[in-house]
Parts: sequence; C-alpha cells; structure tokens
Amino acid sequence: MASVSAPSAALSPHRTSASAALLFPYPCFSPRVSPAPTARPRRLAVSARAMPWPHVLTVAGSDSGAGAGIQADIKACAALGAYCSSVITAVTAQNTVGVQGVHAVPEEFVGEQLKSVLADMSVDVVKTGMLPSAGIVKVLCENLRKFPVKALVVDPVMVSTSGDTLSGPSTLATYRDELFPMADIVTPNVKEASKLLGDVSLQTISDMRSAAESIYKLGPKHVLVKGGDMPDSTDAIDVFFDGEEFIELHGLRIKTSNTHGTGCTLASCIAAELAKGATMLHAVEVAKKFVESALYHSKDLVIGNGPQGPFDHLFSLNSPLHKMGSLHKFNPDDLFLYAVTDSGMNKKWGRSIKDAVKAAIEGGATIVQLREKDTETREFLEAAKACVEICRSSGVPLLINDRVDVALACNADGVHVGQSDMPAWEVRELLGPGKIIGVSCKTPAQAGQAWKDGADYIGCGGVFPTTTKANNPTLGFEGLRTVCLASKLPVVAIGGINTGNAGSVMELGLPNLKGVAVVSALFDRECVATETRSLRSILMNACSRS
Ligand SMILES: Cc1ncc(COP(=O)(O)OP(=O)(O)O)c(N)n1
Ligand SMILES: Cc1nc(C(=O)O)sc1CCOP(=O)(O)O
Ligand SMILES: [Mg+2]
Repeated sequence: MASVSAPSAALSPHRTSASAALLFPYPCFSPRVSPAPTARPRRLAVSARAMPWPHVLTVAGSDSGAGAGIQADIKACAALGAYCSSVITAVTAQNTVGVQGVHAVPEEFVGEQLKSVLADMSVDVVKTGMLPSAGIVKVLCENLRKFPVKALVVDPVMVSTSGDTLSGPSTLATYRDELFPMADIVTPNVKEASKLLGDVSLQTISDMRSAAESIYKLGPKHVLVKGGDMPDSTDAIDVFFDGEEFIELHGLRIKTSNTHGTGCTLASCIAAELAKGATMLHAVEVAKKFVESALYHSKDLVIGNGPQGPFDHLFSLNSPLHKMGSLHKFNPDDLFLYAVTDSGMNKKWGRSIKDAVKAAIEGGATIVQLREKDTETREFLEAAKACVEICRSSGVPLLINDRVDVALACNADGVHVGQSDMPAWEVRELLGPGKIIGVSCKTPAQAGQAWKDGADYIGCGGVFPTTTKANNPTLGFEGLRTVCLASKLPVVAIGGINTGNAGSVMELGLPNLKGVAVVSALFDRECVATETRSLRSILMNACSRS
C-alpha cells in the first residue's frame, strides 16, 4: 500500500488565508501527526443545542466504480440522514463489467483505522461489508470488544454480484465462529447463505426459512436471507427471522440491470435506521423500501458498458417533486381526517369538486380522496389536475378512488382500491414505490393480503350503516377491532361516521387505527369547511382523552 502523504503546503489547513479560515473555521490535523486517539476532550465546547448525529461506521472494501462497497454505504447513510465513517479493508478495481483486481489493506492498518474512528467518534452502529481475510475479521472483533457499539450489522460479502470471489474459505470459518455471535443481524443473499451452510441448495422460500434458522444458530440475534436471486417472480421475497418468528418481506422486483451494490446498500440502510433508534424489523422494512425506490428511480439510467450498473442513492434529490419542494412520503398520521368526495353530493349543493376539496382542506382535512363514480373521464381528469395543485400547495396528499389511469395522468399521490378493483400489487407495479396505496379490507385475511401486496394503509368499514355505498356490510366496532388487531398496516375507519359518532370510534383506542374517512358528513352538507372543522376538533378531543 502507498503510505498516506501529508497535505501539501498550498492545501494545508494550517496555512489558510483569512477568507479560507472562514470556510474552514476549525483546525484540522493530519492523521500522521495526531496524538493517539485515546479518550480526549471534544475539540469544541458542546453548545446547549448540540444535536446527536446518528453514526454508522462501515468496515468494507472500496469499489472504484462507486456502485457498491464503501462508496455505496456512505451514499445510503447520507440519503437516510446518518453520518457514515469508513474503515477500508481492501481496495478493488472494478466497474460495471466486474472485479478486475483486489488489494487487501494490511490487518494492522485496518486496526489503526478502527481505533481512530471508534475511540473518538461516538459510533452508534458498525456495518461490515467485504472482509478479505480471517485476520481482518479477527482485528475487527477485537476492536468491537474494546469499543462496544449499539449494534453490529454483518453483510457477509463473499461473492460480488458479478460472480467474483471477495473472501476465501478461511475467512468463512472466522465469520461463523467469531463475528456472527457478536452480530445483531446478518444479511446473506441466497448464494451467501448457501456458502455459509456448506453449499446447501436453496431453491424455495421454505429452504430460505431453514437457512435463516441454521444461520441464527451460529449466534446473531436476527437473520435476513435475501431472495433477490431466487428464480423469477413478480416479488422479491426476503425471509426475516428473530429466533421465534419468520416474517416474509415482499417487495417489488424492479426490472433493471442497475442493481450493483443493492446488498451493501440494504445493510447500510438497516444500520442507519438502527443508529436513528428504529427496531430491527422496522429498520429492515425501511431499508427494503429504500432500495426498491432507488432501483425504481434509477432503472433507466446508463453508466458504463458492462451488464450491471450502479443506481442513484440520492434519487430523492433529483426527483421533480423534491425540486418543487413537495416530496410526499406516506405518513400514517395523514389518515387522521380523511375526506372522500362524492360527485352527486357536490352537484346537489352546487359546488365543483375543486371547491369541495379546497373547503375540506380549509377545514383541516389531512388527506383527500376523489371518489367520483359518475363523472366522465375527461371532466374527472381536469378536476383531478386542479385538485392535485391545491393539495400539493397545502401539503395534503391526494388519492384517486379506483382509477389508476387518472391517478397516473394527474400525478396524484396515490390510489384507493377495494376488493373488486385492480389488485393492490398490480397498482403498485403501475404506480411504483413512491405512491400511496390504500385497500378496503373487512377481514384479517384481506388485511394480510394488502400488506403482502405492498399497500400503505387499509380502509376498514362499514363501521356504521351508510347510504353512500350500496349493499355495504356493517362490521361494527367488533369487526373494526378484529381487523385493526390483525393489521400490520395503519387503518382508517369508514362508513356512516359523522360528528355524532366519530369521537366514539377514536376513543376505542385501537392499535393501528389512525383516523376516520368520511363522505356524507362533510360533503352532503351546506358548508364543507365548517363540518370538517367540527369533525377535526371532535377527533382531537377524543384522541386527547383516549
Ligand atoms: C378510505 C377508504 N376506505 C374504503 C373505501 C371503499 O373502497 P371500495 O371498497 O373500493 O369501494 P368504492 O369506494 O370504490 O365504492 C374507500 N373508497 N376509501
Ligand atoms: C366508500 C365507502 N366504503 C366503505 C367501506 O365500508 O369500505 S363505506 C363507504 C361510504 C362512506 O360514506 P359515508 O361517510 O357517507 O358513510
Ligand atoms: Mg373501489
């Protein structure tokens, strides 16, 4: 390895001009001349408003093509709001074609880097990637014992996605014997899981479960076996195991060749979320969604001439919605006061859809659905476009009932579908991961399916009898309770809800119940804003009581 050279005099921060000093107000120091990084006072007095910054340390290899390895880890953590320091274990020469060369960093110098960061920089979570020798794994374990962290995420990188070997058999044994027992989660793909278990064949979800259980027995607290390499299906299914329960995590299989670095990214996202304080399952779910979204947004990007390109971790910075300052990510609390329009009622009261939506937002609706059953498509689309503008300028998500085509054409925030509409997984394929999908569910089985299909929330009703929807079975509080208890998704209650009974619905204090969806009690009234305002204050009072 070439040794680290000291900064040149021209660039040295110790010789800055007055204006450069303003840009770099804190003295920097060369790693060669700094004192040994034992506990020492912080460089600056910590102000009363000092903010902790979630910190992930990645211990991994450098990818010259910057799609995977250290480079992917830093970008992933940055995208999720965590600081990412890096200990480099190997320098690889690679690109979109494959790995052309690997140059391992000497063990002692990996140790020196680890000590520098761990002794000084309040690391929350360590994430490991390529560990090219048994010696490096051992040095890492020693340092982790000396400088304990909140969590250890181990991505057992053994073979690159292009098929090149990145760590040999002796490393495998050290992984299993020394590193896994310290890990909070291990995240092998099926090829890695098979290698770890002596080349067992993994062909089915049931094989993945057995593999997760066998790896769990090696000592980590959680295992995620990633099924992205399993034979083609519309889903990318991963199996999560916490020692008690297996959870299948379904994701969208994005059709793209820009998948280089997905494993590193997923593990880094898990680490970033853990550093921010998430539970393990939540961290895994967020990470999976992030990778799915990044692949979706990068599917048509072109860089390099090889078969496997990188993807854009910072896609949200480039999204037109972000540039407009209104990137909508689904927030379940938005379900609090869900206004669902009805063309017949608005016509009866002589108002346009647009005016109805404006009034609902003025009164405090937190999400709006256009449910226009008898409006001609062209008229509906025009109205929907106007409503998108109104909602976006108020930061209120706008969903379209049933009509995926209209939602796409007006760039709405999502779609609500029922059991006889297009299945939610097909809606997800058409809308992509960034849009909100709601599904009407009356049973736990339907709620389970909605979750598998990639929905964001469920609408559950009729809580009370309604005249707005014909032949709608009434579930009552008991039916609502059964679905809420079974649901893995946030729930909004619907059906016959009005200012007289909304409080009693929220006071049930049901898990997952985030709010109420209302049609006639808002829109079959003279003043939509007044009704919405009254309902909002009733809901707020009920929530403060329960
Ligand atoms: C929030 C919410 N929940 C349930 C429904 C009902 O949807 P669906 O069963 O598809 O019936 P229609 O609304 O299409 O008649 C909903 N629209 N919104
Ligand atoms: C559209 C809809 N879906 C329901 C369900 O149970 O899934 S009940 C319903 C109608 C709700 O209208 P109102 O607030 O006027 O009762
Ligand atoms: Mg429908």
